[in-house]
Order: sequence, then structure tokens, then C-alpha cells
Amino acid sequence: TDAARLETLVPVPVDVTSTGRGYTITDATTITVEDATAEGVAEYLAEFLRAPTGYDLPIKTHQGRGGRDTISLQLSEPSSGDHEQGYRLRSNPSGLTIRANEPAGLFAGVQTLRQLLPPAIEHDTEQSTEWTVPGGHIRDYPRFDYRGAHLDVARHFFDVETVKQFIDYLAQYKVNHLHLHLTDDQGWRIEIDSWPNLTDEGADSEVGGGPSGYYTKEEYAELIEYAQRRYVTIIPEIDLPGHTGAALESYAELNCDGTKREEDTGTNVGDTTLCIDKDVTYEFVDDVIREVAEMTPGPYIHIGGDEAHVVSDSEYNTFMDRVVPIVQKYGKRPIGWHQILDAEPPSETIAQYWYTGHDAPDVAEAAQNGHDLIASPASHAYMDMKYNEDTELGLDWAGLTSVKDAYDWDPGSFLNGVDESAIMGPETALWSETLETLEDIEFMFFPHFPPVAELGWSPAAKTDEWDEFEHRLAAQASRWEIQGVNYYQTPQVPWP
Ligand SMILES: CC1=[NH+][C@H]2[C@@H](O1)O[C@H](CO)[C@@H](O)[C@@H]2O
Repeated sequence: TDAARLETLVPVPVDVTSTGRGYTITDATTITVEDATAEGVAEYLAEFLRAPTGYDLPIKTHQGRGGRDTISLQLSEPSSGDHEQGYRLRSNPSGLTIRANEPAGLFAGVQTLRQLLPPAIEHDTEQSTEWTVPGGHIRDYPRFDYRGAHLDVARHFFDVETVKQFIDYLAQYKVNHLHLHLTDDQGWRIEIDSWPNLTDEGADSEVGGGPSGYYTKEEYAELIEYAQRRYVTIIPEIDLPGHTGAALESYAELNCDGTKREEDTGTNVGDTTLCIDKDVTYEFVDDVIREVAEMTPGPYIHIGGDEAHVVSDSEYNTFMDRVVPIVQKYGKRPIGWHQILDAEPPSETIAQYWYTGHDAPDVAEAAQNGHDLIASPASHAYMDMKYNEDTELGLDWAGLTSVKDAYDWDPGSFLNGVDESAIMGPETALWSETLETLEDIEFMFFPHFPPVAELGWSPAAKTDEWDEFEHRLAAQASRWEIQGVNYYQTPQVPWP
């Protein structure tokens, strides 16, 4: 029934009230916006609805508050207690209203509207369906401002179209940050004008040695624009000083022994590093960070810092002492995997926690001293962990991660001794040693990912019942079928 769709939303909203008869979108429906800054959302909504409904759905601006037969997108001053990424959605027989303080909130409301419509709305060809939105009102806002998803495009390269589809999946579940792991031992995937060999030579291979590639600056800008239109901030990661094999293969001088490293098509970790004692290393890092900062409108640059196993602690600290300030010099806020804390970087440096345990005293101490954290424990948020021993794709170094495991944790309290206020939010990680295609990405990401997306958005009190959640997750499958998502039908979920 239409009203049932109010009960199967993922992420679950803060407050949902069913009020009986709702609104049916017809060819008489118009979309109205009063505020020019909401026009982007109106266009996104219109494009989304026009294909499956076949209706014109004209967008009318400055028509005042919507009258009959309108989907009205309204921006209003924050009223007390409202959250800047929140929205309110109302559906009754005369029309629909989504109201928010910011366009990002309207966009979140549009994703909820998408799930209140019949699954047939996911078709990109005209369907003869009654497009009814159940009667009700929803008040909603995110628990965490930061809801992230990481994608490793270095071990295997994924083209612009694939990354755009990945961004669409993030938007569908209200995730608002995409962390692109652009560089590693097997490939350098972003064009740097001042060091052209990084992509001339460092991007011509990948794990297994297959065909590969990189993003030109134009393609990177295309991804930025596509993400911005979906209120997703892109965070580029240049992993340093370890995981630098592709750079070391491209430029002899970056190696301590002055000879180029062999091309790496394997999956070992921890056996590479830039040469800590050479000045050219810091010229290189400065050039790279400068160019990446220039092409990245978002506030963050991730500099990795994980698994620098072939340098000493003091070398690592020397490196980070020189490199973290470079990120700041170019106006960005540094993020690193949580090992970066060993170098005691400036307190604005964000640490991304990725180990499996609840106890990390150094991380807890850093959080108490003002560092913000991103929660990516490999035992719950690593989407490349196998679902079970039968899963062909993925890895299992952190153990098997069932879909229930991806839901049964709390980003705000996962780390002992860390107050929720230090947690920016959860971020999934999808490493691509074993993933080569969009279908491979989809298989590990669905249904692993929506549970973590819910933990990032929904109230803690509503996300601790797997037995309740599994029914809402199951109801998503009718949409994924139409979208053509290659999802894993885990026996853990009562699929329709
Ligand atoms: C931060 C981090 N460093 C390692 C670790 O996570 O595991 C990943 C595979 O799960 C691997 O690809 C990555 O290089």
C-alpha cells in the first residue's frame, strides 16, 4: 500500500506521521520554487520524475507558496531546533511541500520523496503507474553532519561514468562526502601538470596488470560538478609517505636509491615510501598538494599516512611535520588514517579510524585533545570485507562482515574513551584489490552500504534494532531490481 512506504524509508527519518490520503502526481502537477538557490534541486527533481511519469512537470519560480497540484520546494529561515541539513516534508491531497533551511536539506527531502513514490519511479522509461505519495508529514535531519564513503580507484581504475553512478548511490541514501583514494602502489589516478610522468607512466597499470587509466583535470572537474549537484563533497586522498609505488615507478629521484621502482601489479602493502631525507620529496609533495588543492573546492585533503612500514617513527614524524603544514598552506584541512596522530599533527587534523577494535588509547587521547575523528572500523565499515566465506570478491583480513555486522555498531560510541562530539560521522571504505567493474562495486556495496548510511543519518535510538531494520532494507530491493543494481541477496534479509 502507499502508506506502507512511510514505514520502509532508509535512512529512517527522525519523525514520521501518517495522515491518510496523500498526493498523486499527475500531468497537471507543477514544481514551484521561490528561492533561486533551490532551482538546482527543482531541476534535479524534475529530471528524475519526468522520465518514468512522462509528465512535463514545469518548474515555476517566484510563484509564491505552492497552490493546488504543486510540489513546492521552500527555503525558510532556520526555526528553533531545526538543523541546517534537515527538511520537513508534507503530503496531502492538494500537493506536496518540502521545506528546509538550506538547498542540501531540500535535496535530502527529495531523496525521501523518491522512496515515498512507488518503486516504478526508478524506471527511466514511461510507466503507467499511479504516482501517489502517501499522506503524511515528516520532520527529519541528520545525526552526523559528515556521512562519507571512500572508493579506491588506484588498485583498479574506475572511469568517470562508474564514479558518477557511485555518487548517485551515495545521494540515494543521503551520504554527503566521497573520499577518492587516488594514489597507491599500483596506480596514480590524477593528472598533475608539474609532474606529468605520474600519469604518463604511473597510471598505465593496476592490480593484475589490466587496462587502466587516470582522471584528467577536466574529468576530475566533471566529477566535482556532478557531486556538487548532489550535495556530495569530494575529498581527494594522496596517500603519503607509504603507498607511493606508482610515484616511485614514475620518478627515479623520489627513490632514496635514485632508481625507479618496478611497476606493481600485486596487492602487497607497506613496502614503499617516499625518501624522507631528500628535499625533492617535499618539492614533489608541495607541487602535488598545490595542484590538488586548486582543483578541489571542498575543504579537505586526505594525505593517507597508513602503513608506512619501511620508515622509522622519527622519519614518519619528520615527514608529517613538514607535510601537514603544506595542506594547511594551501587552505585545506588535513585528514589522515589514524596513524597520522603518531606524529602529533596540529589539532585541526582529522583522524580516520580504521582498525577493528574498540580500544585505541592514543586515538582517544587525541580526540580528548581536540582532534575530530571519522569512524571507519574495518570490522563494520569496510565494504570490501567478504559477507561470508562463500563471497568470491573482497578480502577478509578484518574478518567477515555480514550485512548485520555493518548495522550492528554505533559510530558515536564505537571507540572507548571517545565522546560522540569528537566523531564527525561514519565513512564506509571500499578497497578495490579484487573489484574491477561497476557490478563488482555494487555486489560489495549493496546491501553492505545502506546500513552504514542509516547509522550516519538516523537517530541513534532508531538504529539499534536489526529485526526492525531488515524489513526496511528488504523493501529497498524492489528499487535496486529496477535500477539494475547487482546486489548480494544475503540470506540474512527477508527479501520480498
Ligand atoms: C587504511 C588501510 N590501508 C590498507 C587497509 O586499510 O586495508 C585495505 C584493504 O581492506 C588496503 O587496501 C589498504 O591499503
